[in-house]
Amino acid sequence: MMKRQFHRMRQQLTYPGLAGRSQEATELLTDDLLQIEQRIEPAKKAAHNVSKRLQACLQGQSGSEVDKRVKKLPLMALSITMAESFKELDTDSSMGKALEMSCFIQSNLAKVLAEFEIALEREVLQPLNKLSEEELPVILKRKKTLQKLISDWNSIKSRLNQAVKNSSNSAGVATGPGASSAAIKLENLREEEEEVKRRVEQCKDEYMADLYHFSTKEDNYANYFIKLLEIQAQYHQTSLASLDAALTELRETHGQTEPPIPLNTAVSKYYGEPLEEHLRSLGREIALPIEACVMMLLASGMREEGLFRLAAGASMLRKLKCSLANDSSTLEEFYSDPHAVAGALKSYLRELPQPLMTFDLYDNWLSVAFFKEPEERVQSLRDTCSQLPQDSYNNLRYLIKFLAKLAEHQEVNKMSPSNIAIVLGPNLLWSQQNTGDPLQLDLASVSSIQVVGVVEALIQNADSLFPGAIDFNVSGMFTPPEEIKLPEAPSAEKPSSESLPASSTSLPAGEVNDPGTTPKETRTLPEAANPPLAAPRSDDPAPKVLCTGKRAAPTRPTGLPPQVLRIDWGVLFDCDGVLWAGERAVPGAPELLERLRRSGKAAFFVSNNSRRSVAELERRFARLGFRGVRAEHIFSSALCSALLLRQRLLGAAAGAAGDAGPGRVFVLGGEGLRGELRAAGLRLAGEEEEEAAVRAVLVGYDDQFTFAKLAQACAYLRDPRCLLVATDPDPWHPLSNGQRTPGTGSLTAAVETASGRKALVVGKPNTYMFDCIVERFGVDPSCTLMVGDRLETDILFGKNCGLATVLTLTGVSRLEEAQAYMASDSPAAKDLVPNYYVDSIADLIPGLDD
Ligand code: PXP
Repeated sequence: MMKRQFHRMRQQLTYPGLAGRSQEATELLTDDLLQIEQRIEPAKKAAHNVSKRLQACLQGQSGSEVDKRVKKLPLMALSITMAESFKELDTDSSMGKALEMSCFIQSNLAKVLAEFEIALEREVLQPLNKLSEEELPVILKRKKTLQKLISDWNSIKSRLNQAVKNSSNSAGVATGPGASSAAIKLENLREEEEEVKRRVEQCKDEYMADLYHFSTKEDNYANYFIKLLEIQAQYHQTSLASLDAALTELRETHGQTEPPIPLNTAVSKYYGEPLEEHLRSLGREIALPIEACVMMLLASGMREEGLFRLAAGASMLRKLKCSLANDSSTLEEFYSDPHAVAGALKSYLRELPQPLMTFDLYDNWLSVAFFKEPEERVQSLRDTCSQLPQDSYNNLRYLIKFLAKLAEHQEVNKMSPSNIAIVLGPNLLWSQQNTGDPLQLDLASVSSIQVVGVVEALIQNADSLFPGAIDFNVSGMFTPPEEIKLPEAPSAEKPSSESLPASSTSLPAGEVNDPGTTPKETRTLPEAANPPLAAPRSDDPAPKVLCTGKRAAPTRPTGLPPQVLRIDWGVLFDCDGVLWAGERAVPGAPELLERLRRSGKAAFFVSNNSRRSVAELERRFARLGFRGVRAEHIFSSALCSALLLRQRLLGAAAGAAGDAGPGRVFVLGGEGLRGELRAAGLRLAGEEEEEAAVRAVLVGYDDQFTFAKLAQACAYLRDPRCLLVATDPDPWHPLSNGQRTPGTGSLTAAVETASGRKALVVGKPNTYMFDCIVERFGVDPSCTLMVGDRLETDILFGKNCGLATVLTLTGVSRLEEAQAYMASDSPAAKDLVPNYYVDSIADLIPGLDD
């Protein structure tokens, strides 16, 4: 339609028939284009004004990176002040604990806010600016040029008219040179008029094209404002999710009633003692609580989420502090409570009469913040380190090297250098004069931000500031007990090429244990309150006999003993989060499948994902590097739903009492699911001319779910003979950016609520998929392993099918969730506890070695 107008107008201009009279630019435009023209100026104004106002809403420094931005946000200052404040409270104070948690959350919220503002800038502000400052001004400028050209044209036309009139008046009268010069002048004027007219035409074309483009892009421009709302909604959702999680955690720990601390419990004598005195009296180089806690954390805490952030139980903490002072051989029980250990270390640092980084050097440390260039900052840190008293230097070096190591696991423990610095910084450096004067407190909180920056920089530059390897096992007093198999051996790091500083002690040959090569096949479980429960499968005396019936209920997850895979005949794998994450295979997963195949073991794949047909899944396996995976071993919820519906609608018993009988299926789902149903011989609603009655509503993953579809499904379900089936119960799925996207379970809930019916759920944790596998392959549950990443679906499915279960930590569920189920009194919760867990399924490979 716009195009037609455009051509009409071109014609109008090319053959205007208006040569004799003067014109306005507006006369050359159709009504529609005039209407569009009138929108340009207000659109420019709107884009300009809104972007200015929006800019004013931003709290962060425009244009900078997330980290830089976060630091400048008021929320971050709040977080730091909270950190500074809880440091003043003693470790048993519940106010202190709540402040500590809040401090961390505020910094999280600051990060979410910074990311939100960056997204706003990129997706709304920049496009709006471009619109108001570049795109629309070009159109307005063209309009002006056109107006100017038209006015030139009008004036030349009137000069031409005059000249024509003069020449016709004098026609036949004048002869000779005067007459010919008038004729030449007239000719020149005609040419000039032609030329201006040509330019008007050209400019007009361009202007109309501008208007035309504007009108076609107006929807895009409108989208900037919609995008703004979407980004805002996402920001609030993310912030709310982070707050909800924190509040749940906080309420749990806050509400926990600690057993009363006996009044006569001795307080650790090393706490609160000056560092030098403590070292001298014990003849130590590294403070006993520091070495003990670091050794324990290296043994069992490096992968603990929120280490140093989450508060420890007060009584456990108190007990540990006393044990540290009295008898280090009684520390065994604390290996399973890394938060208590981290708390004891923090508390030691906090209770030192002067900070480890010393009062004297307070200003020197803070001056680091003034250097903008990274090298200058590192040099300033190095200079300040070199001025530390030897004892402080040794202990700070030891601690920072450990914290840098902890940050290496930030993907798992979520403690980046910045997060560690927020929670530990105020325990490492504070100013001497803190009188409680409000002005001073304000200054203190500003400098606390700088303290966090300094500690973060120390951790980030640990290798360059403290070159060389370090032996954390300085005194040999805190080697972990035999039963605690170390995922991270607390001994020497790999020696670097640089020489060791004088203060470090090297291990005797043979004791050097490189954590990077330590096998991770056995894992200890940090379980605070639970006594060891039933023995893991590795203790079963005669493994082969296991293949005869159901297994004992899993009662605690443990690391996977290698022999498990040797005795099992086959493995069922969940797919997303286990074999792959997004478009990437989990490292080692293709190799594991290859090794299973070579060992003659069966592998089946059970996925709740109903988006893809089995054929598509087979191609996906190949694309992600899994060789030799065949379609018949893949049991997706799409395939199994098709099998179930075929049985119900087309099977021999179809139409028998209670069953739906032949008819069509109304599908909420995509092409992958629909294809699977068609392949099973089912007829789908809306796909045929002659429509049979709808006998089943199938709810799958439908990213085009609408109110209309919901209403339609309910209309079919009014007929009690119409089945309601759901492919899977998954409530949501994690996205790579940390967000969640709704799963089929959420859509099913809507249909169930609206129709008042209850769906028959095909996917995990229900056993139907396993029944399909058993029917085709005759699998014996007692010698089959189920590996999954989601406790509520995969692990419960394994349990329901009588399989041993392995939780892998590359997907949805975390170990703490398994622990929480384990600690619960509810028998139903116990079914969600896996028998074993592994960091990744690559850890299953060693079990197949021979
Ligand atoms: N359903 C959908 C739509 C999914 O995207 C996913 C995986 O993210 C799942 C279900 C769960 O699949 P699986 O059982 O393989 O983990």
